Amino acid sequence: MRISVVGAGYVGLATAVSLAETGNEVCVVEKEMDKLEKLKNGISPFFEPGLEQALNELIRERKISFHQDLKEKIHNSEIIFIAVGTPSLPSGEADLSGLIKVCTQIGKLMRDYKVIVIKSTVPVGTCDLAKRIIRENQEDLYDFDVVSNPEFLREGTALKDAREPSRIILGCGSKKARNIMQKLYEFVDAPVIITDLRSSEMIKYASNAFLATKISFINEIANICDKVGADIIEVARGMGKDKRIGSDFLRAGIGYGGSCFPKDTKALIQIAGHVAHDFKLLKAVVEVNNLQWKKVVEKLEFLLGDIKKKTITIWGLSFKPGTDDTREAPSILIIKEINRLGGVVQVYDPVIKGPVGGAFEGVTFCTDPYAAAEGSDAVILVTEWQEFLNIDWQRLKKGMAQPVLIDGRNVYDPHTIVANGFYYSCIGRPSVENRGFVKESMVDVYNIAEKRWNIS
Ligand SMILES: NC(=O)c1ccc[n+]([C@@H]2O[C@H](COP(=O)([O-])OP(=O)(O)OC[C@H]3O[C@@H](n4cnc5c(N)ncnc54)[C@H](O)[C@@H]3O)[C@@H](O)[C@H]2O)c1
Ligand SMILES: O=c1ccn([C@@H]2O[C@H](COP(=O)(O)OP(=O)(O)O[C@H]3O[C@H](CO)[C@@H](O)[C@H](O)[C@H]3O)[C@@H](O)[C@H]2O)c(=O)[nH]1
Repeated sequence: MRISVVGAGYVGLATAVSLAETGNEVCVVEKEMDKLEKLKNGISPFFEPGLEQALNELIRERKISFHQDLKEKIHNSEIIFIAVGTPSLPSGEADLSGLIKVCTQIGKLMRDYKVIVIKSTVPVGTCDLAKRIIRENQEDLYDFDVVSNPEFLREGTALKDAREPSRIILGCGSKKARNIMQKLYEFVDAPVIITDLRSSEMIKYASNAFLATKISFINEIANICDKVGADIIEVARGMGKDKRIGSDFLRAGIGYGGSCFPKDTKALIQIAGHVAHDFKLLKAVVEVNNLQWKKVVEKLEFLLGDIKKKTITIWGLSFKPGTDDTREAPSILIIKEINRLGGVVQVYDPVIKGPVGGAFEGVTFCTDPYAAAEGSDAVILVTEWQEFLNIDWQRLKKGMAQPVLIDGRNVYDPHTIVANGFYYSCIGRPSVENRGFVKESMVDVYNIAEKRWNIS
């Protein structure tokens, strides 16, 4: 089939590659000139493992092409995927202005039947809005269908997820569109769920909100573990063995970031608000996440006292390993807070080598994890890149002013770190931390029992 994909972000490019690899003729439309130029030369505009190689092969085989304006290719396309961004407005609502522009243009240019597939994450009812906009902008009444086909890929594994999705959700209003979409996704070895437009749109938000809830839940359990002396790693291990709970997304740490969970949880709260439903549970999930990054700064202050003029090392800046995306990354908030408290920050990230937008101004970027820790009073692991998992602890310790390590992702074996002479603290594992004060800060069960049950 001949396909246009509008928007060359993670979703647009992963969709385009997976469809071009399965025998379709795909053209990608991207409005930003610098991104477009890179793509035409086989260069990925962002760090995504495997993407560049896949793009180059497809360009060589002439299975994919890149264009700045949809009008160059629309008449040659049977299906148009819309994969433009839907970022948060200050209110928390999704900004649909990009999507509306594309729908207006499609309406104006359309001269025959098209299937318009909305891949972007959009509030419930947006596909109906898209239909109206397209219809209102048509010169003559051409037949078309709008399909909701939300995307569930993760950054860092975008291509694998697009090639081997867990499921395909198709919100389809017509049989004709359903047949076309089912044929298009014949290559997929996963359940294809056909539903109505609004349920499809809700499936995307509900899925992300549920995963974010799991993370905030386990983080709250970790915060309690910190005070009662239980170990969150053991707790999550024990919980995850129950198939009804599952072990995924039970990694406690400094909270979720990225371009999706923070944005989509806020948008779903707004969607509920528009129909007079106060989504209390999701509001709590967001509130817990907004506080979680602070845990590492609290631990830092506890171990170092006043951090004014102290040098603090941050390992990892991206919101998770395997990506250079820093949208809503906890590193931004942690660094800002350390700076506010008078600390000096040195950073190392395997792929981010300088300020991004307005973030990370004034911090010192270093060439490797050891250089970043040179003369430092503490290291905070923020993003669990593979490179940080194979550290020579003695080499690290030699370079530091004080051997203090705060593990914001619970990735290290505490016994190894402590045996190497470090003061070590992580999230929700007080029994394995080496910081002396733990026993006093932990709840004294005997004291509580004494008062409650009148033990003499
Ligand atoms: N990033 C993810 O992991 C992910 C996963 C699933 C769903 N989503 C959703 O998919 C959508 C896209 O996300 P993303 O991260 O790929 O976005 P992105 O912001 O990285 O990329 C969007 C691209 O669309 C381009 N664009 C905007 N308007 C355009 C127009 N009129 N013509 C041509 N190009 C245009 C932008 O220049 C940009 O390059 C969002 O709704 C997001 O919530 C994202
Ligand atoms: O147990 C866990 C799992 C994840 N995270 C954090 O959660 C965030 C999101 O991680 P992940 O889901 O791997 O990354 P994304 O690429 O943002 O993908 C999410 O958001 C996408 C956009 O909607 C969806 O398509 C995906 O299905 C969904 O997983 C990151 O900050 C992680 O560090 C945790 O703190 N603990």
